[in-house]
Amino acid sequence: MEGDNQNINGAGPSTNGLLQDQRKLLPIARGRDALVREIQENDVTILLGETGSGKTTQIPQYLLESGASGSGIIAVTQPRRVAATSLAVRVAAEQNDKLGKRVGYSVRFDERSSPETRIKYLTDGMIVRELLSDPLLSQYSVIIVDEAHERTLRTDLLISNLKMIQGKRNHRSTGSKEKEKEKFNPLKIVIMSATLDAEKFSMFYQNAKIIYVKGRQHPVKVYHSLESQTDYVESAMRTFFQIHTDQTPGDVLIFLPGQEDIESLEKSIRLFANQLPHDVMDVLICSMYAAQAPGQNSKVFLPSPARTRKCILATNIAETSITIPGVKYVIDTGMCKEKRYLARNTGGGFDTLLTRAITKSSAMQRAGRAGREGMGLCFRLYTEDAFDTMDLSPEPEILRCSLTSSILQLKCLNQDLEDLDLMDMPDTESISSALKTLWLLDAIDQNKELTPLGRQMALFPLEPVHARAVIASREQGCTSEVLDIISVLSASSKLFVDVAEHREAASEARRMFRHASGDHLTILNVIRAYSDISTTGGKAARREWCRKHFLNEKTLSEASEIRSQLRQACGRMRIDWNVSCGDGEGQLLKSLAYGLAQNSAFLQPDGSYKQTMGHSVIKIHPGSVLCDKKVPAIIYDELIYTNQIYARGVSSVQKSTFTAIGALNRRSS
Ligand SMILES: Nc1ncnc2c1ncn2[C@@H]1O[C@H](COP(=O)(O)OP(=O)(O)OP(=O)(O)O)[C@@H](O)[C@H]1O
Repeated sequence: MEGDNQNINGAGPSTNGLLQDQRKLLPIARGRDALVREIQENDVTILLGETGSGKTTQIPQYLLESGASGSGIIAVTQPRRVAATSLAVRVAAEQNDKLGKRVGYSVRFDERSSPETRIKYLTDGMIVRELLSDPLLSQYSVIIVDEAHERTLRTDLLISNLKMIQGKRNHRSTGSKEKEKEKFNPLKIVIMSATLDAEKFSMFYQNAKIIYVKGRQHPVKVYHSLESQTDYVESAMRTFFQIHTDQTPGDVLIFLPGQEDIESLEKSIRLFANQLPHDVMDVLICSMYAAQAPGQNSKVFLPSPARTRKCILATNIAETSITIPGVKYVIDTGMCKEKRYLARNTGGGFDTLLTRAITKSSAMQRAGRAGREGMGLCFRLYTEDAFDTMDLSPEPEILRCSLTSSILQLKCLNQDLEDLDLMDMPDTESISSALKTLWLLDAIDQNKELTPLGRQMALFPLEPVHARAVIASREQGCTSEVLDIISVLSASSKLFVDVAEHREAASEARRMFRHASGDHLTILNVIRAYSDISTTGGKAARREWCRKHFLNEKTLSEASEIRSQLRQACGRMRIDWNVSCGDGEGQLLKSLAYGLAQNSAFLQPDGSYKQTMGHSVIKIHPGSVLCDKKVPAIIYDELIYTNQIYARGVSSVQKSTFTAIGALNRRSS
């Protein structure tokens, strides 16, 4: 659970007195009554405020405390799960209540709420999913879309749907009494953003009122590099030690693009910290990135021990909405990783992660993390000129990410992406690529109409390709095994710990799990062995076993929670999750192939693999069990692009499987 290590049960009476005092000091508190009035008087309010002014934590409480939210729930959406869970923890404490009572959260595979919940922090993905069961989002009286400037795909879909929903709910018709009652359950929309691109949101909502919340509680002094830095990891290390030796106590938050840079910086800081004189404070390094298990990420919220400076190495998941207690210094490398979907010439297309310069709004958010509890300092490892030439906000995700899952969800709502009133419309190529994938999965028919199978797929909290495999497993009699594998693939971190200097040792230690057919059955072997250890040994034995085999225990425990949720979903769809094929690998691979048919390739005479449904030539990733093997046909979980295109998560399948499941016919239709 994301909030495990935080105070999840609310604050005691004296702490709460302190929290109430802090609330009153926030810049937004001065305008409390006026803000509540504006939100009550307008259907849509666009709220701009500096980071740390108190928007995200206070507005929902003001609306609740003043009675302005009526009897409905206030939803506050966040692009990232770590923000949703940590905000709920904080606001529950401010309300002096247990988490999950009046204040709760809902993120994929994890929820803390009850019938008493009146303020709910949830990811934008979760609320879009709620549309499937409640298309008018009728339980909410206020929906606050936070960090709207990030323009995630789900936020854009939500913003578009909210416009429609409000049209239906707030329009006072003169029809029948019943209709009147159904319709008059008005919805208030609040769009919150920290940056100055409010006009676009306002125009989208028919010139909605824009309100500016002035001021931040604590100043942040920003320093820029005088020259541009070529090696930002090295430069971050030097800046950290300058702070550590010259500046007063206070934790340091360093923003880096991704996991590899985090690991490399961690290593160098550790090395130098060990050589510091004894009279210098100790350094405690923590990291925070999406692929790391949620429990591990929440460790950054723990206070530092005495005489220790915490050094938090984070990607942009720590950039918005969160407050990490103790942080006084921010080092901003100015770089981030951005997901981009390459639809051209690649069959199904694939996501790539590109390292690029951040935008102005990111830079401002990053600096904002330093002034949460007192005055802060932000060291930008780029010049002021570089800042001035940055884009204002990121390119909307809808213009650069895969649309498959969203289009499927929209189809279930009888909506076509092309017909939606969107702030930005994706190009036709991305839409066609997503439709093609859905058609290959049999989720839509030739007329682009949703099939019963597609509707069933959308009910799983999974990527469509995985949902398809689960559904196929029913006929193949191997649902138990498919759920085991898919739950590991859906976990937020990788199962196999991959540390460059231990690569050979790790491969040796994991040799016993290797399955000749490839990576999916290898995962299954790990799960089976882990479950044996779990029944015979305790927590310590499990931990030691995972360490010895270079396996990420958090992934295995997260996967077991995901599996329980998937079993419940199967139960609702009358799929018996307990049916097992034992060692019948043929059925299992066939089920996976139903989902991954589009991710498949055939061996070529020159030893390379060519996509069956695209034109790219691909290689098997060096981390795969099949890396040195030549097999006639493969399916894979994903393609990654470095200097060439690699398939990762690979299994060998019979060529005839594709004919048996009808995939090749579809390809040529
Ligand atoms: N978990 C927490 N621990 C300590 N203080 C917190 C916590 N969460 C919020 N605060 C305090 O409340 C202030 C306001 O936070 P809030 O998230 O409401 O700001 P905001 O205006 O939404 O800015 P941002 O968009 O940067 O999150 C913070 O600056 C901090 O002082």
